[in-house]
Amino acid sequence: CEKRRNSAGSPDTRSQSFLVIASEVACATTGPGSELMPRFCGSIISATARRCIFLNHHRAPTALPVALATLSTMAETEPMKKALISGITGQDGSYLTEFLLSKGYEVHGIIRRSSNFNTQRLEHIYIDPHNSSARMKLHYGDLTDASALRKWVDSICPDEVYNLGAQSHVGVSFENPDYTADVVATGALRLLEAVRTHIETTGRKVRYYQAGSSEMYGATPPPQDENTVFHPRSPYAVSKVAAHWYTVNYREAYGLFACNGILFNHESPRRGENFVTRKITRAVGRIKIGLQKKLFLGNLKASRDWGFAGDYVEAMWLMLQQDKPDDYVVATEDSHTVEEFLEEAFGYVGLNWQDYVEIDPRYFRPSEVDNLRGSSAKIRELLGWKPKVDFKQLVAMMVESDLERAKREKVLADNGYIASHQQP
Ligand SMILES: Nc1nc2c(ncn2[C@@H]2O[C@H](COP(=O)(O)OP(=O)(O)O[C@H]3O[C@H](CO)[C@@H](O)[C@H](O)[C@@H]3O)[C@@H](O)[C@H]2O)c(=O)[nH]1
Repeated sequence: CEKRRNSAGSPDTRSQSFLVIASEVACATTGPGSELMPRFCGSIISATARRCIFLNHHRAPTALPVALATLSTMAETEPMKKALISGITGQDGSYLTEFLLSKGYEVHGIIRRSSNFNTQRLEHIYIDPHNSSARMKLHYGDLTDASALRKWVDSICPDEVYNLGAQSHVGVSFENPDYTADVVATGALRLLEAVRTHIETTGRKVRYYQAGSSEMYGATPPPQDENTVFHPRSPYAVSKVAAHWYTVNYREAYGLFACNGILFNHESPRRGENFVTRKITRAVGRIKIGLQKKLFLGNLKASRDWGFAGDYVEAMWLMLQQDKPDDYVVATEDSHTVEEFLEEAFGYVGLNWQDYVEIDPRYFRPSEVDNLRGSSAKIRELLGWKPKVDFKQLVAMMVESDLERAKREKVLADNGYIASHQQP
């Protein structure tokens, strides 16, 4: 793993200077022209390094102590970190990727094979892998496929693994319970096992983040914190509880650096369109522009602690930067009903939601989670995290983005490229 890491980044200035200094050491140690020199560097050099060696070849080997000292300092400095993300194509995966790239990471993502492209949320950061500056790399795999997970962990050699992959729709989990359990619960176990066996065979250090959910609290009344009893109310939530405890168990049994982030609802313009917030803001945009007349919803009385996904991915990363692994609730500590969300979103564009919303019992769940509001004192105090976007700002951000999108749709519809009821 370390060999691959060192030889990987030829365009990276740090790698280049590392190689320059390595060649200087080689030169000083073996003397210019010595046949030992290429062998000394042979295992780590690229064409760039050979050029460096050629240049250094002609220098007198006077700088050995300096070069050696610099080399050992560089070896002590952290190399570019690698993260592996399951669920990279989702809302959180795309924000986390942006965040980690901005921190200088190389980001690897596991994507599921699909007959349609499912990488829309990553398009703006995608760089063709043929380009050596690409730091985001995608690999086909699936949380239901243990051998693929093992293969990617073993070949990528990540420093941090973020398990964000899921069948994440609570309502759908009642209709697809086996699949949900397989991906959400056993999927987490498979990834933990892949990480554990990798650590066992290589002796490397790998940190693991498990995406937990406030759905685990289910019927337990708010405020909910790290000590609140779980009472899950759907196959999805039960599976998340299993994943939570698998993570705790791997921490206790094997000493794995594994953290659970118990995230309350977090939304954004990239939220999937069948979650209630995005379903509402999409409809607000389309109704305002004249592309839609009605919005069908289920239970409007449910209350959620809604934050901004962009804020929450920082919390995930922070958990893995600590000295000790632990579990943290991530929440705004402010909750609103679906009805209040409707009021805010329709009100933002000067419309009255009652004129457009109809109740469709199809969207009621067999057992509902009525009230979620987190207490995030632990992460605020210990890790210094706090949300930057509040409820009103979140709704405004989502409505504005969906208004723009609806305007573009209108152009397509008006020019006959799509039917007005169709969503591109
Ligand atoms: N999806 C949806 N929900 C509706 C609708 N009408 C009312 N709701 C209600 O709106 C609430 C929120 O539903 P979702 O947006 O689907 O989110 P969720 O069930 O709270 O789950 C989300 O948050 C969890 C964190 O607490 C996540 O773990 C989960 O994956 C998902 O992102 C629920 O009480 C749901 O019954 C509708 O038409 N569609």
